[in-house]
Amino acid sequence: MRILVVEDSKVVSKVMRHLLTQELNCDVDIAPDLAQARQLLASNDYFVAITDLNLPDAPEGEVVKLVLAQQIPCIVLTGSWNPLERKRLLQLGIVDYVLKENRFSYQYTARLVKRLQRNQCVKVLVADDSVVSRKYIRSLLEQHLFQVIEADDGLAALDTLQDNPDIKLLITDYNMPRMDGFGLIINVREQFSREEMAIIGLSSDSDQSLSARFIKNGANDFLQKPFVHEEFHCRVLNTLDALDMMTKLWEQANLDYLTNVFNRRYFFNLYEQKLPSRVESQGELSLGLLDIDYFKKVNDTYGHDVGDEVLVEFAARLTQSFGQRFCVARFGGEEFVVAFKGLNIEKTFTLLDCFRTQLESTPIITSNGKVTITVSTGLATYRSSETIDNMLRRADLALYNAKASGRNTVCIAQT
Ligand SMILES: Nc1nc2c(ncn2[C@@H]2O[C@H](COP(=O)(O)OP(=O)(O)OP(=O)(O)O)[C@@H](O)[C@H]2O)c(=O)[nH]1
Repeated sequence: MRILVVEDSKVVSKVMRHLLTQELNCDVDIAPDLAQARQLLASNDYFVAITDLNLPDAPEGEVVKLVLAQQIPCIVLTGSWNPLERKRLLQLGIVDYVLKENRFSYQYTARLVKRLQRNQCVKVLVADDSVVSRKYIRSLLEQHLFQVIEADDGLAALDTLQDNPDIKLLITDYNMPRMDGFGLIINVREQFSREEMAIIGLSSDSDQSLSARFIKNGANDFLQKPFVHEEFHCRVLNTLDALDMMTKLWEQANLDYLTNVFNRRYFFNLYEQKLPSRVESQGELSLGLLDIDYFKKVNDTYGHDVGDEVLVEFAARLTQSFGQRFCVARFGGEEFVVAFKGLNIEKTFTLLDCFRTQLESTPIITSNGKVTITVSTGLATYRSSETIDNMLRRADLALYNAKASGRNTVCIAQT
C-alpha cells in the first residue's frame, strides 16, 4: 500500500511518515509542492493522499482537485480553519478536513487511513425506502471506502442479510413500507448478536422517543435526519470501533493466545450444557484428545521459543485438517481436542490415524531447523445421556493407554 503526503513543512511530513508507517504496513511518498505531487501521481498508484491546502506553488488548495480527479481518496490536513472552504471541499468528496491543532490531529489522520484500509472489507447494508436518502448515505459511505448494499424496506433488508451474512453494519430508517425499522431490528437481533453486527437507526420523524426505542430494540446508535456529514462519519466509525473492540474481547476470551485455535472455555461453553440435545440433533459425536509425544524433550533440546513454534504449527495442521467442519481447541500445554460431530467412531479413527501418520512423516520447519514430532490420541464416542466431562475422562484414559503402549498411536476408549 502506498500513501502520498503533500506537505511543504518538513516537520509535519516527517511526523506523518513516522505515524503512518507505525500504524500500517505501507510506503509513504512526500511531495513538498504541487509540481512534485503531480509527478508522483503520474507514476504511482496511491491508496490515499493526505494534502495540505497552502503549498508554495499552489496556495488555493489546487492539489485537492488534482488528487480527486484521479479517484484517489483525499484527506485534507491544514493549518487554516475556514468553514466555507471546509464545506466546499467536503461537498467535492474529500474524506475528511483535519485541522493541524496538535499531535492528536496527526494521530487522528493516521488512524483514519487505517480505518479506510479496514473499511474496504466492511459490508454495510442501507435500508431506506427513500431513494434520495439511500443514495446520499451510499455516497457518504463510499467516500470512506465501505462496500455498500441497499434495500428499500425491512423485508428486502432481511432477504439481503440471508444472502450476505458477513454484513457488519446495518443502517436503517424507521418509516418504511411492509416492515419498519423496529420490526427489522427485532428480526435481525434474533439472528445476529451485538458482537456480530452493529445497527444504526435513522429517522426524520420529530418524535423524540424514537432514539431510545431504537436502542432498546437492539440498535447501537441513532441519528436524526437531516444530519451533518461529519457527525454521520463519526457515528459510523465509533460504532465500528466498538464492534472491533467487542470482537477483540470475544477473541481474547475464547481463542488460545499462542495458537489461535479455540480455548478450553469456548469448548466447554459449546458442549458442557446441551450435550444430549446437541448429539441427538446432529447424530453421533466423537472426541479426539491429542497430546504431542515427549514435548518436554523438544523444549529441552531446542528451547521454549522453538517449542512454541512447534505448538503453533501443530495447531495449524489440526485446523487445516479438521477446522473447517469440526471444533479444534487447545486444552493447555501440548494437549488439544477435536470434536467430530456427526461422525461415527470408525470414520473418526481413520481421520485421526491419517493425521498421525502425516505428522510423523512431515517435519516441522522451525527457526532452529526441522523438528519431527509424533502424537498420541485417545478417542471416545458419545454414550447415551453422557456428560462432556465423562466423555473426556474416557478419552483421557484411552490417551493414557496410547502413551503406555509406546506412543504415536490412536487408542479407542471403551464404551
Ligand atoms: N514451549 C512451550 N512449552 C509448553 C507450553 N505449555 C506446556 N509446555 C511444556 O510441555 C511439556 C510437557 O511435558 P510432559 O507433560 O512431561 O509431557 P511430554 O514430555 O510431552 O511427554 P509425554 O506426554 O508423556 O509423551 C512441559 O515441559 C511444559 O513445560 C507452551 O505453551 N509452550
